[in-house]
Amino acid sequence: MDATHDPAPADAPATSPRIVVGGALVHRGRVLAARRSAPEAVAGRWEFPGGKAEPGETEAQALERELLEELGVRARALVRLPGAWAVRPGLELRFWAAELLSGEPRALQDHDALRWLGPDELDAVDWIDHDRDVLPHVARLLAGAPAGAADSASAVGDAQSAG
Ligand SMILES: Nc1nc2c([nH]c(=O)n2[C@H]2C[C@H](O)[C@@H](COP(=O)(O)OP(=O)(O)OP(=O)(O)O)O2)c(=O)[nH]1
Repeated sequence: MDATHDPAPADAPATSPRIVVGGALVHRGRVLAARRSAPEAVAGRWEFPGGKAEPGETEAQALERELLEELGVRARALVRLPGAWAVRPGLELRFWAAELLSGEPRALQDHDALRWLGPDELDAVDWIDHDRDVLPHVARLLAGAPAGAADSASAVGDAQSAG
C-alpha cells in the first residue's frame, strides 16, 4: 500500500490492524468452545480460544501459541475461515480451523469452562456476537470432519476464574 496515495484517517492507528485469531479446534467431530473469565465486557460468554498475533508471527503461529498457553494443548492451524470482524478500531478478529495434535484442553488462562460441541450443539452456548457469525462455517467444518462421538456436549475443563 502506498501511504502517499492512500492516507489513513487522522484517528486511525499508525500501523495496520492488529490481528486476533480465534481457533475452531476440531477433534472427533466436535469443536471446542471456551467461556471467557475476563474482561467484564465478554466474561461469561463463549468464544473460540486464541488471541492477538505478536509482531512477526503468522496467524497460524499465533493461534498455535495461544492454544498452548491457554489450553495446554498442541494444535495445528489448518485453514482460515471466511470473514473478518473489527473487535475495536485497530483490532481485527479472524478465525481459523485447527486440529488437536496432543493433550487434553484445560482452562489455564482467560477461560473458566470448556465444552466440546457437536454439529447439533453449536447453539448451546452464549457465544460472543462475532463468534456466532462464524458458526455456519464451523458447522460445515464439522460436517466434513471425521465422524466421532458427536452425540452430546461434555465439559472438558472447569476451573475457578483465574481473574
Ligand atoms: N481470543 C478470542 N478473542 C475474541 C473472540 N471473539 C471476540 O470478540 N474476541 C475479542 C475479545 C478480546 O477483546 C479480543 C481478543 O483478546 P484476547 O484477550 O483473546 O487476546 P490476548 O490473549 O492476546 O490478550 P492480551 O494478551 O492482550 O490480554 O478479541 C474469539 O473468538 N477469540
